[in-house]
Amino acid sequence: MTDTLDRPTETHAFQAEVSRLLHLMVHSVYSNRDIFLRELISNAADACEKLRYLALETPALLGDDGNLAITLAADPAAKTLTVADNGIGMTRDELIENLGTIAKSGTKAFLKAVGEGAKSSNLIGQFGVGFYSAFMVASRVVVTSRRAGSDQAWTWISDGINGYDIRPAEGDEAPARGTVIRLELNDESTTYADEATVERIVETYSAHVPVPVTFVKAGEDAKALSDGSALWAKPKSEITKEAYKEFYGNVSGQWDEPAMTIHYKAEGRHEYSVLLFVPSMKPFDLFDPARKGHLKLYVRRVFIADDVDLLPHWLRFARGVVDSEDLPLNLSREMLQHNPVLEAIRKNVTSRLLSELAKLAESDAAKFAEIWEAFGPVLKEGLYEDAERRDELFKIVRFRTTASGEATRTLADYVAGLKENQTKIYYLLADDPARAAASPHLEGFAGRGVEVLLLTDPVDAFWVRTALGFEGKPFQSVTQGASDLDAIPLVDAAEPTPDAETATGTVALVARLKELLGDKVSDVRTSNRLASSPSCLVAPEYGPDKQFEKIMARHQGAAPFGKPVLEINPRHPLILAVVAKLGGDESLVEDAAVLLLGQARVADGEAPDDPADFGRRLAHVLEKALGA
Ligand SMILES: Nc1ncnc2c1ncn2[C@@H]1O[C@H](COP(=O)(O)OP(=O)(O)OP(=O)(O)O)[C@@H](O)[C@H]1O
Repeated sequence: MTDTLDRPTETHAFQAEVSRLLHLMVHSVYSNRDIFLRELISNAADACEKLRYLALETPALLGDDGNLAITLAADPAAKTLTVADNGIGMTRDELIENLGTIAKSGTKAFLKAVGEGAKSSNLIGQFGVGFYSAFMVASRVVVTSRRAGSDQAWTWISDGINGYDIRPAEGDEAPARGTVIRLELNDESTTYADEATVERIVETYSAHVPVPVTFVKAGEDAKALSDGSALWAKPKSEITKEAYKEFYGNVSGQWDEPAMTIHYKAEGRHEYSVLLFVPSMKPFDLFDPARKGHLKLYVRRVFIADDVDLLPHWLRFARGVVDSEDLPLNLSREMLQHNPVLEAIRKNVTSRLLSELAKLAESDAAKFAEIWEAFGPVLKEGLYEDAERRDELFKIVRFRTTASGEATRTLADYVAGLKENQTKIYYLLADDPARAAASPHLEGFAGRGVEVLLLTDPVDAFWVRTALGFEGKPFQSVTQGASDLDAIPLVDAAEPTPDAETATGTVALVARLKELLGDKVSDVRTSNRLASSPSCLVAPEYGPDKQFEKIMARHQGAAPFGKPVLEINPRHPLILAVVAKLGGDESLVEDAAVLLLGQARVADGEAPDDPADFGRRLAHVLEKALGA
């Protein structure tokens, strides 16, 4: 073989992120190094599928070699392992772009997670980290590639430390088409030149890639390791759990245990196979603004695209394959976008996934809870975006509520527990469950045993405004509008009705507070929403919930819709004490007005309007109280 080092060479440095990744790879001594092979085989299979797709339009790209295949060759004496494919190959620029930089969002997220202290060994096991994992086992990697249809092949060489060299490849060295990756194994990794090791790894991780894999040992005949047949086309009875898991790993680049596997063949107007997985672990790009799905579209076993929306955005966590028997192979981009067959498939797959989720919720609550924990906030986007699916989604959505403890409840559970005269489904929007549970707005509801949904995902503020209700019961924010709790009886004792004198005093206090607070509030009123707190703020009847306003202000800088309403608790000793000061120590009443408003804001997690004034008045009141 020609020594590639004799050729004119150009040396390039790695992008800084690549150097970091490589360093991590090489030093993550606990990680499972076997996975490098699954990554290289996965890339080789992708390259073959890409070529198969492009050749639909340009058959000449295949030339006289239409049998796409992956060949592994091991040479224990030379301590090398080679992964070759006759797929699409790479041009010189592509070699530089693909093997010298990191474009993948997953890898960036991986680096970020490692930077934030996650154990790299675990992460490498869970994610596809790609080509660079070759440097875990190789002291030098030589990639020689010829792009299909190109008359020039190129060689890329690197030790994974000092950047890489790139030069033209010639003669025997250059493949007729595709990519040959030769790993010069490091001293700790010579086992990867053993047939048994390679066979075991392929069996574990790559037995169902959709391109055949063969193994060649120096001087021996080739041996088939896998036939490249499509797993999804096989009958379910022939597929083991392990095979599904391995296929899931390859199709998703994630190596967690799938939480749910759905495999079926649709027959009728349209014929297609579906093999879907719901991961158990959140993919890193779950909240990527593009909200892209990740199902792969095949037509009669030929890979067509992985960016077709085969599911709505709010089911983007699902991974897998849809293989149509009816679509033409030469689908243009436009046809992919507005295709009635795809539209019908999308509808069907969406319904199937939702019904399987509902079934799982019935049959295995713990497993469903795992899925809900990971993807609940994404599923809830559907409540907002897909009114047609809302009722189906209402059957599976789960909520933390004031009655749920650490578990979750369904809307059906909620409605089954409605109290006498309760006509609404009450909810509280908040940033986090602990803060939600401590909100003073809940006191009056707790006193009546009325359950309140604690909605703490940002998307909640959106869907709950547009959803009309569940089983005829409208949704009602506990921080908005006048509370209508009067009709619902208290759990313990009847609330003492204030005597006439106190009632008159309260009316006078409300009037005085309105005067003192002026345009800081839109109204002041008494409330039965409160029990142990003296005051709280609520949003006016019409207009957005306060939490919704907060979210809009955070994300879009939107100005508040209107001033809040200050509600006071007419039974609270503090309020009664302030009533007693009316017409007496006016400075204390003024302090009380500012403090009641300020503490209501603090309870909502906000600062008082004028923190300095609030602080001064608080000090003043404390001095008096403590007799300073
Ligand atoms: N055998 C190959 N043939 C053609 N191109 C390849 C081959 N191996 C790698 N590449 C190119 O290099 C790029 C980077 O590969 P890498 O394995 O790092 O990430 P990836 O394959 O894009 O991501 P993932 O592993 O998550 O699928 C690939 O996207 C592909 O364009």
